[in-house]
Amino acid sequence: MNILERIVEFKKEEVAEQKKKFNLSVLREEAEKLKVPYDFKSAISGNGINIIAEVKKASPSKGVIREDFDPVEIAKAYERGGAKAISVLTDKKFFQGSPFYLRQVAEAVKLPVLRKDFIIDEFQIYGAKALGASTFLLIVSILSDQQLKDFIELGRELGLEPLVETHDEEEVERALKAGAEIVGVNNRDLKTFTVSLETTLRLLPIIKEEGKLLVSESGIKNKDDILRLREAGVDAFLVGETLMRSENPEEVLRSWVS
Ligand SMILES: O=C(O)c1ccccc1NCC(=O)[C@H](O)[C@H](O)COP(=O)(O)O
Repeated sequence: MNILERIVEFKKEEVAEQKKKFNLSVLREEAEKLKVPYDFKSAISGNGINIIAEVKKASPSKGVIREDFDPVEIAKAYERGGAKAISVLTDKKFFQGSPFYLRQVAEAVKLPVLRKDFIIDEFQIYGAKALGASTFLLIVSILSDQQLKDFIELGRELGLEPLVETHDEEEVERALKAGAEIVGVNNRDLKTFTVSLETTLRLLPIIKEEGKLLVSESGIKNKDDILRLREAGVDAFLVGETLMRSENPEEVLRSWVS
């Protein structure tokens, strides 16, 4: 089993356990009542350098990335530095994240917050809204065509436009067919951990031809990477590790967006 398959297997058990603890109808009612905090799509549509900065304590490929970890302080530094949105890992087992970090961050910043998790059930989408998220991630490779379509539609009914993540031509076609408006290209192969920014550049024409927003995800190290991708037509950049390892993420972000 590769890492992605292991994560999904564990996620199925985790969601089944959560469903025993929390009533889906109550969660749905709560989620439907809440106002969407911020519009993610417009936040990342501007002409400048649109960074989605990620709060990421650890990862399966790198282990612990940052020991002194305060999600709220990190998110506030990102906001001061000029991030347009914040991504918060809510997976506990593989990323040392938490749904509580999402709630805390959403209360602390005036930016859209993305729920970064391995979403396989509508329960997690209602949960995202109830926790204060303005959007959530859908990973094409772990969902069927029907799930993809249903989850995008459910997000829209709740006022959340999802970021739909792809890694190759076939996944881009599936994302577009399912109706995705914001297409992410993950430069990291989640089965092997190989990272290449060329993945974004290769898939870009298919996504831009359809007039969709394109987010380049993973492996972005510096301003040169960003400018190269921006010049090619990328709309926004999802950056985790580089910012989490930085002593001063606020300054790094400021230098990127200026
Ligand atoms: O980051 C990993 O090791 C990883 C492993 C398995 C599944 C997903 C994984 N990462 C999720 C992400 O897509 C990244 O957190 C995100 O794009 C930021 O990437 P980076 O800037 O390289 O930290």
